[in-house]
Amino acid sequence: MQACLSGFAGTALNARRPVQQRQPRRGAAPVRAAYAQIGHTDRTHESMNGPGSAYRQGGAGKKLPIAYSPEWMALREHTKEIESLHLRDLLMDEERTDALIHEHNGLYVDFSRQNINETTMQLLLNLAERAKLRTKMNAMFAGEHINNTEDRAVLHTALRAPRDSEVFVDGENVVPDVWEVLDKIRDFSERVRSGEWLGATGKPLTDVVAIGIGGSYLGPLFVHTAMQFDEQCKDRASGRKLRFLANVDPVDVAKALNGLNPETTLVIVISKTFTTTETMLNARTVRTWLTAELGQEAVAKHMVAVSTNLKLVKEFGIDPENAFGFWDWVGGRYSVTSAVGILPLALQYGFEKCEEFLRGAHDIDVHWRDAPFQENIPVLMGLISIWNSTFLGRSSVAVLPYCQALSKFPSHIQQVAMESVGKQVSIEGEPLPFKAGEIYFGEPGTNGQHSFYQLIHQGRVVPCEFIGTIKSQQSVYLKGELVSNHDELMCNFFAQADALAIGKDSVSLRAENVPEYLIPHKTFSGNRPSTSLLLPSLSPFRVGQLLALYENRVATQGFIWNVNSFDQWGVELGKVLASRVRTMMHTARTRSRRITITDGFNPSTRKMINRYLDGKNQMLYPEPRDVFPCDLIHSEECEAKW
Ligand SMILES: O=P(O)(O)OC[C@H]1O[C@H](O)[C@H](O)[C@@H](O)[C@@H]1O
Repeated sequence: MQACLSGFAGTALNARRPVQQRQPRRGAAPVRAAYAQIGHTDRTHESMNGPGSAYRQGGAGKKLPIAYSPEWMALREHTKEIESLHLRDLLMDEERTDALIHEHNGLYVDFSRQNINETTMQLLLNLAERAKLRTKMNAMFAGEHINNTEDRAVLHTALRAPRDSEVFVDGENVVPDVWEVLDKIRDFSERVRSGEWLGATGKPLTDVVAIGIGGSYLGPLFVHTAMQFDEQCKDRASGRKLRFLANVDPVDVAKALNGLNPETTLVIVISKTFTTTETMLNARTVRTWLTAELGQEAVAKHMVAVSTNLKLVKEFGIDPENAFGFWDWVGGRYSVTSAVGILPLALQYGFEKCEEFLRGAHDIDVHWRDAPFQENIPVLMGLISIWNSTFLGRSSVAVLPYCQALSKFPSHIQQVAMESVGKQVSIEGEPLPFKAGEIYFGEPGTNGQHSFYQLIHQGRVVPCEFIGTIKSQQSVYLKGELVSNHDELMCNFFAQADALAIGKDSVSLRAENVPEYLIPHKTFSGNRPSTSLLLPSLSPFRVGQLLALYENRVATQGFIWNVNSFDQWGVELGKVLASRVRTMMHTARTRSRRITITDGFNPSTRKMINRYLDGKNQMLYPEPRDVFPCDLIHSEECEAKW
């Protein structure tokens, strides 16, 4: 590892970098008048006053939203020009295409099918300048508490920093702590994989159940799914199973444990806070599954934890020696490169494969931190997303990997993006005068083509992100037989992007003798934007690159929209209300068989809960049958009684 990473020596992730040279602000002048009309002056040269303070108006310290800046106005004005151009024509310009293709260390990204031209890019770069993007990135890498509502630094990038680098949080270099945990993971995973660490009955632990939800689940699941058919990973995982348990639905427990033997199973409880209801309930259920068979002492050999809350880990009954820590400067959705992801992945594939993954993520972190914005792929992706959503009003993004191994990538990125920048106020708490965030969804191609692509071709305009690889993880021939065809898959990757961009008009349809009444139905307007990302392969290194590319792109957007991308207050209210229902439900189950809610909820909720309770009561107490807890984990005994 040391040798492999030595090339990065001295690239300390939060080393102070010179602030990038200001870009010429073409396009600002024509909008100064408009800016003056709304009563603001251009304060380009005002210095930054802490993270999030893009600039201030007057001496009173009132912050002026970026939406009132000349750069923003110039972009709004520019939408008219872009709306008059069709991608069908823009794509004929080879010089434009060349300018919109970017490469970094094997990663090839083509933005030429976006509704943009040279002016758009320049105006977006001006906006980045106005938003003090470079200053905000530097503040992040410097360990400043840019997550202001939780008073925390944001340094998931330190999780993949080389051993010999320095990253400071509150005056302390955290890289040795990061590597201490990584070394502990290496040691533990090697002991488990080699059979040195045995279960309570002396058997090797070949299977792992990782319990966690949200950021403690989606990232590890995406990376596991991406790695599992990589040839080297597949060899290293031979004879081993890795399962995930997230949902509190008893079916998910049954599915995760199905066919597993407690004697050969290691359980990892993954929770940053160690308080998440679903995770803690599932952890208790699985602990019961283990101890019912192996006795209470088995917990010491069969259960480990990943958390920032070692006190609660101990209270749960897991020896803190068997806990793998991380830090409050790692957000849940940014935690896959901490022990959250690295522990289960190292157990399944060996630690070296995880190091490759970390190196890929670090490679993009350095590119994001250092590359000039006009060549900086995460920055460009972020800027184009802002252009599409905030200026052109396209509120969704479809992530479309032409790669089955990336089937869980859209769900992971959905959390990274929507939980980060789906905000209503600025970092200072002021209402945003525009909509931030986009609706992310996606499926692997070609499956999606047979499902929702109808809408993206002829319905709403949804900017798409196509992801493909040059080399498939699976060889075409399996024991001499042709099993499938990567070329066929990738033909669709190329074709779909063009079908969206170019479309098909009535002239071509008539030339094909399409009956007149069908022409409106068969017309494709085209001019629908997409970005194409081509990776050489899907090795762990490339998976790491892809992860960091999207993480840093989302951070870029948050910095420009001036929101706090690292808190998630929007998930709290539902939890509080669920807790009220839980209390009532508990009373219903413990005190009274036929409880009916009469107050405490609105009529709609009351009626629906009562309907649920009535139905449940009939199932739970179906006189004259015995009472039995059908809500508990599925068991044969339970089924027999029913
Ligand atoms: O890791 P945990 O503390 O269990 O949190 C799990 C998840 O739950 C929360 O509700 C947040 O929305 C997620 O950002 C977080 O990743």
